[in-house]
Amino acid sequence: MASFVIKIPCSSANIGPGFDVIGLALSLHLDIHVTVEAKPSSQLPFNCAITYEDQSKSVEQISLDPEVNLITRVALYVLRCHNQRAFPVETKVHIVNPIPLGRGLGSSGTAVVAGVMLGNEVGKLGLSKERLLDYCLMIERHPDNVAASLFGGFVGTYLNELKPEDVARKEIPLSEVLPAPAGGVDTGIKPPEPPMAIGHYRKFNWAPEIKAIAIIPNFVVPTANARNVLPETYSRADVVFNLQRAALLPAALGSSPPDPDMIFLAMQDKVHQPYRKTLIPGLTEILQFMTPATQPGLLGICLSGAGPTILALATDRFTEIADRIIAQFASNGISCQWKLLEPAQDGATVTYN
Ligand SMILES: Nc1ncnc2c1ncn2[C@@H]1O[C@H](COP(=O)(O)OP(=O)(O)OP(=O)(O)O)[C@@H](O)[C@H]1O
Ligand SMILES: N[C@@H](CCO)C(=O)O
Repeated sequence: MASFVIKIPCSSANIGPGFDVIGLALSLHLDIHVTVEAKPSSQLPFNCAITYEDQSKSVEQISLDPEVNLITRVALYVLRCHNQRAFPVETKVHIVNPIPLGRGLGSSGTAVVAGVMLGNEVGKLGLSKERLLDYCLMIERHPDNVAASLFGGFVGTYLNELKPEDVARKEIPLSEVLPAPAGGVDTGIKPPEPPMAIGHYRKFNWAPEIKAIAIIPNFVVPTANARNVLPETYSRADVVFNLQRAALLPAALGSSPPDPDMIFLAMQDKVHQPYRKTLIPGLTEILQFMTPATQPGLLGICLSGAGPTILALATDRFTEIADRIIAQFASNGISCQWKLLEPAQDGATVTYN
């Protein structure tokens, strides 16, 4: 019997101006406990039994059907690209999830990374993390969350300019990469494999004094909705505004001791936050009144990923900072939980028992 644990950190994407580019892995981990029993046969659908422990206080019910559950569905995609139609007989997957769903802490990216790691491990495929990133990008098509969760730390990411035939492969609809459940029946169709080296990343330094406060409102903003409110085109002035700040951000957050004024400036954004304010009551006020001048200890503040979580970077006075932001949400009738987190430098790991 093989038994191992896959551990994947959640992530905060964008960090202000780095829309779809910059990601930060954080110290809140999804754990997948896997056992493979090497039985002669199995009655389980796709040879897999899932159990799920919700530590995230989310209301959404996570499916325990291996063909529907995002983690096992992604694992089946990776396995089928390698001519393995199902899990090895007999695979038990116990998911322990403390990451709130649909709140801007990269829960879906973390689940996708868990799926590719799971497929790679049970299928004994020996794929590198660089190749696993290609598989992730066939499913979640912006690299900031998945690269941070896979590789860990504070990362800048980019997508390759692909050859025309590879562009066509990458733009295959998600429904062909992860076909709709066939009711436990194996359709036998081999899914499209990702082009090679679609996405890349580079790790930046992170000043050890800087901690991340995540203020997590008790409502969901699905990423798809938060992307739908963004414009198709931007003014030159807004693009230049973001480029100027994104160019400063890695140096600002990597320098010790941290310079609050530089960090606050480097975390300003005109590409996604102004449009997402419509989905997040109180965001405008929070981004306006929380500054290093009005709040000692604060370095910078932004929407975490697509929201609604607020990410406040700070060196101290964590409770005070969280309380002020929670009070603003409360004035809009929204309750919150908050967590003090740190960068998770290791990324996704597998440990055999
Ligand atoms: N552990 C998990 N197991 C199965 N499905 C999951 C898991 N985590 C997330 N999901 C799926 O991902 C969806 C949330 O994805 P979504 O992209 O909307 O938000 P997010 O990833 O939490 O936030 P963001 O992308 O802004 O950081 C959930 O509604 C659920 O369907
Ligand atoms: N960069 C992505 C992250 C959310 O998944 C966005 O802001 O839409």
